[in-house]
Amino acid sequence: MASQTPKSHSFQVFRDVPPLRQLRQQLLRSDRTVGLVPTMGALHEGHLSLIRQAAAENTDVFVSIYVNPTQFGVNEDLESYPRTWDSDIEKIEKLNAELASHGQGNGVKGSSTTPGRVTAILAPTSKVMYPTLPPTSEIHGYGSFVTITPLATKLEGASRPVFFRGVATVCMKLFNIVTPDRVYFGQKDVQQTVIIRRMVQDFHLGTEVKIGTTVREHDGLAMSSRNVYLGDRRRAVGLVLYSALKAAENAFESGKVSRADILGAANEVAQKVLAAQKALSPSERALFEVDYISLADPDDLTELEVVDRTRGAILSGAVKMLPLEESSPEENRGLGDGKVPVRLIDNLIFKPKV
Ligand SMILES: Nc1ncnc2c1ncn2[C@@H]1O[C@H](COP(=O)(O)OP(=O)(O)OP(=O)(O)O)[C@@H](O)[C@H]1O
Ligand SMILES: CC(C)(CO)[C@@H](O)C(=O)[O-]
Ligand code: BAL
Repeated sequence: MASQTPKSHSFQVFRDVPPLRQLRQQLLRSDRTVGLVPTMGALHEGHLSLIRQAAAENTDVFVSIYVNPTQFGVNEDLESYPRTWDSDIEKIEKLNAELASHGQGNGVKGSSTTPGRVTAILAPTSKVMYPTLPPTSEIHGYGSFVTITPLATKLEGASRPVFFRGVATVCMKLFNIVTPDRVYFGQKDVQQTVIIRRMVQDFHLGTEVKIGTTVREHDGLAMSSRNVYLGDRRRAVGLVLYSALKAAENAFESGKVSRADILGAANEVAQKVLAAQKALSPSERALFEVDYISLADPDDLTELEVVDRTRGAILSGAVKMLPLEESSPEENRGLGDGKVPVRLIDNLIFKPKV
């Protein structure tokens, strides 16, 4: 079955591989280009900006929506991960209308209307994605996996040991299924972009990796599907990560290049905000733990003592917003009533200067 959505939709929804491959072959024969945007759904402006970029550079955009079990650790939030199929479909439909109104919409490569639109959503079952052994999150579990070491063990990988094995594996599967001309990933998940680039290079995958800038809320918080768990109090305090990274960026821009100076500026902000929260009562405060703030090489993610301005650096961090200690039902506590810990990640890139 090629499509499970009503005819009125402007794209097809694929649950299985063979019909999608058929479409892909047709597109290849008619000289069209495919940009793939892999997602786990719960779409927000960050995802939509990637789709817009893909539509500007390809005749056809394929969006995958699949909450991939193997990238969640055994005690992580696979079950409660937000799943918002109806509104995801609505957003993509609206975006296609927007692309059409801007004069885009599936032009053929080389014509003046090259920019395209979303023509396919891939929303496979786990049986399709993991056809033989069931997907496992166990470190020593059986299965066919792609591992990219040591990149996958650093930063996010240190706290989430199976995360990048799961990401690389599912992306390899998606790339093999779709054979996209280009793949689109967000800078918000910067380590993921480094790992995907490495995987594409090391496995000679014939696709171009494109990175979209991080889309932020009005105050700078990076958009993320998991932000719905924050609620007002943790949402406000959660800005600490971005503020800390900005302080470090300011230090770099004012001429500092040493790790101590750059990360010192970030840590000072984080400590100040934490001290201010600790001084409040449990019904007023939102506590957090800084997992890491890193200053690393853009290609291999090794920690830097000094930034070489000709190579640049990746400044990244992760903060765990702890569950609210005390709260009232009148307060907006977010999905999960403020009881779910929320991991926030963010980063800023120090671009190489020539
Ligand atoms: N704020 C953002 N700006 C740009 N791209 C983003 C943003 N948030 C997510 N993306 C990108 O969208 C793609 C799909 O991400 P995903 O579906 O996991 O959403 P997410 O918001 O990152 O969710 P999560 O809360 O799990 O981190 C990834 O390439 C990711 O980097
Ligand atoms: C790339 C991805 C869709 C793989 O499941 C996921 O890690 C994500 O959404 O960033
Ligand atoms: N965007 C990253 C997906 C995850 O945290 O599992």
